[in-house]
Parts: sequence; C-alpha cells; structure tokens
Amino acid sequence: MEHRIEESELIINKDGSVFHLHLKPGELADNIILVGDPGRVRTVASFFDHIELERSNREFISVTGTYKQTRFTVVATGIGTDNIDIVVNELDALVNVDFETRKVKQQLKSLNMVRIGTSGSLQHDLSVDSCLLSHKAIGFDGLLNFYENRNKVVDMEFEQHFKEAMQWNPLLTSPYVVDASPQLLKKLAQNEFLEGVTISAPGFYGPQGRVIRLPIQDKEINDKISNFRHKQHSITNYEMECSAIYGLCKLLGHNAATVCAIIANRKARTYSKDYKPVIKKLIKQVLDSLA
Ligand SMILES: O=P(O)(O)O[C@H]1O[C@H](CO)[C@@H](O)[C@H]1O
Ligand SMILES: O=c1cc[nH]c(=O)[nH]1
Repeated sequence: MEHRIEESELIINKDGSVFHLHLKPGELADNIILVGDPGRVRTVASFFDHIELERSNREFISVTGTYKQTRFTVVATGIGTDNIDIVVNELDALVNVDFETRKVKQQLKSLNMVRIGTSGSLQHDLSVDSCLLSHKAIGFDGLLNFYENRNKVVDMEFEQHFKEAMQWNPLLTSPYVVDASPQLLKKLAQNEFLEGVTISAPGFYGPQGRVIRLPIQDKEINDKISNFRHKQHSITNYEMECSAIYGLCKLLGHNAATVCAIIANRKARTYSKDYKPVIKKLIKQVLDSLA
C-alpha cells in the first residue's frame, strides 16, 4: 500500500486548497511564472488575454489565465529560499498528490517554472538594465542540503572548486550548485539574454557582501567571487531565490529557469534609474518564449 501523507505534513485548507498558496488542484497551469515581488503579479497578469482566477494569502498572490492560448499561472514567492521551499513543494503537491486519498499519484506531472526577478551584477561589464539568464545557480542558503539526494542533482566538481577557491568558512552553510533546465534554456535563448551563473544569498546585505553598519566575515568575498573561473564559467550576479528553485525542481522532476533584470552593479557601484520598463519587456519576452 502506498504511503498516505498525514494531515500535519501536507496541510489542506477546509476549502480544499493547499496551506499557503490557497490554490486547489486544477487551478494551476503547467507553465508557471514565479516572481519575488507580489506587485509584479499584476504586471504579468496584465499581459493575459483572459484571467481565470486570482488567489491571495500572505505574500503568496497568484493569478491563472491565458496568454496567446497557453495557460499560465503567475505566483509571487516573496523574498528568499525559505519561501521557495513552501512554493515549490506546494506547487508540486497540487499536481502530483491526490488531495482526496493523500497519496502520491502514479502518473507524475512535470511543470515549467520560470522565475522573473531582479538582481545585482558582480561583473563590471554586466551593466544595469540588462537581462541575464541563469544557466547555473549557487545556493549560499543551504536549503537543498536538508534533502536526501542533493548530491545526485548538483555539479559536484564546480562545488568543490568553488569552496576551495573561496576558502569557504565552515561556519557558513555549504554552497550547492545546480543547473537550469536545458529545455527551458533552449526556449528562452531566442531572446539573446546574457548568460551566467547566479548566486542565491540568504540575505540582501551581509550575505551579498553589503556593509551598512555591520562588518562582514570576509571583506574580500565579492572580489574573490568576481574573479573566480570554473571551466568557461564566471559568476555573474546575486539574487535570493534561484538556487532553491533549481534544486527542488531537479529533485521533483520539474523544469526551472531564471531570468533577472540587473538593477544594481556591485562592481561599478551603479543602480538602475528605472528598472520597471525593463521588467515589463522581460515579462513579455518570457511569456512569448513559453506560449
Ligand atoms: O525582484 P525579486 O524577484 O524579488 O528578486 C530580488 O529582489 C529581492 C531583494 O530585493 C529578492 O527577492 C531578490 O531575489
Ligand atoms: O543587488 C541585488 C539586487 C536585487 N536583488 C538582490 O538580491 N540583490
């Protein structure tokens, strides 16, 4: 007999919706746009030809609709990989767990998840208002390390080299490196986005090497990261969700990619004058690539 997932482990609300996202099975499209900023959900949905449903709980706002006859759901994740743990596990449960029997379905579904975010550049020539497709993600957050089989989905060689080169502080969680979905990279490549390796940090300030009043544990860390090379790869940018999306999607059998508008250049010390039009154009490009 297959395992029944207990009420305490997968919480289903009285109306049949999943605990945090408040979505019910069937309300989710196979193509999902993830955005950090709840306000960005409206911008994505403004491109839809038809809006089917809207749900909202805490920062988890979502809209399902159609764009050029393809069904999409846009979900706000809020900030951070701890939120991604909630969002990706609940999105997976909505399609791969039978909410009546509380058992994992025999036939598993694979979703497409594309994150559209904002990010800070770690390379001088990666300018603000450009858009970057993350071929790999490096998680400084440690989320994937809580799951069995993390070693089966990571780029172990990259990980080892990176830790050695950084002289990684053992007080920090061990970084993990995961690739984007090759199928989604192919679909998104038509836009000629810049390509790179993205670090997801568990904070915006110290964990991304920013000093306001508090000194950080390694003052050289951003220079070391910018100068690091592994094969053809250099590390291009910081944000806060991509690693966990890539890692959990790989473990669960979903496709994931991230494209970010670069809004700050940490090397050149510049900040975008107005990144909203860049995000708007980026949203249309991503929707067109998936429709
Ligand atoms: O613009 P979003 O998608 O939220 O992405 C970036 O912006 C937030 C920090 O300001 C973090 O979530 C980071 O990943
Ligand atoms: O520098 C930046 C800009 C946006 N988002 C981040 O996480 N970092």
